[in-house]
Amino acid sequence: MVIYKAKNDQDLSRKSANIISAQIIMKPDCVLGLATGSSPVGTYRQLIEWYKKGDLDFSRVTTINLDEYKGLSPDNEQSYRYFMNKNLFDHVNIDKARTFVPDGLEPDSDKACARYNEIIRAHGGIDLQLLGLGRNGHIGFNEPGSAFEKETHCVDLAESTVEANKRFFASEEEVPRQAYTMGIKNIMQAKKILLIASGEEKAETLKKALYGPITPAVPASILQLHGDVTVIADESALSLID
Ligand SMILES: N[C@@H]1[C@@H](O)[C@H](O)[C@@H](COP(=O)(O)O)O[C@@H]1O
Repeated sequence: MVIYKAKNDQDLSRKSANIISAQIIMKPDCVLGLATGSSPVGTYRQLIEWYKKGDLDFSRVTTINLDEYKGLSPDNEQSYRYFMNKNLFDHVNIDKARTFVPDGLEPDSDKACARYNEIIRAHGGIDLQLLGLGRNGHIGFNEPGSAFEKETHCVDLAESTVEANKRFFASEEEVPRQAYTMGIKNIMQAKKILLIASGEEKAETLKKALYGPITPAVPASILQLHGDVTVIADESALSLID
């Protein structure tokens, strides 16, 4: 595991965008596993900037996102599909038919999840998986207690996640209580993993994830068993790690 300490948000975003760019340059038809939340926004902004300068070409890239709220349509501003379009896809030359997000409008969870696992498999797996870190240690929407061997599945969101994510919604009642998420198994099968985290509120969780016992109580702790993980975090997030 390689851990980089970023000086600030901009430094963090540049470092992670550099890793994603290198992946695209080395393998133009790569499969990127992408994430939502506030953590990756700066990374996507940086990728867009480099694309506009002519340094990056997304035309052969495939993207497979981690998760989606169950029940939200792609044009709902809080859906992760909407987020991805707005924060990345609408600004680069990616073929939208090659961008995948779980189908939040599919009411049949088994169908939605089986289809998504099939998409991941059909593309030969993920070359580079970008991950944020939930305050309670979740990755994707794999909440504490999630079985490590799961593939894409439907989850009931933890109260703490509803609480953390309510800032994006008009009220707490509007936050969906369920989501479709890639499972830990899908994530661990990615060839490379890039975890980004910033802010004091991630410090304890980051320490547990990187150095604590490997336990479903801290889903991100499983990353200790992955052979190719890069962590980029700011000083606050790394403040409890010597
Ligand atoms: N499902 C997403 C996660 O994939 C993300 O990592 C987490 C952290 O979000 P933030 O980066 O805003 O702290 O939020 C959501 O719950």
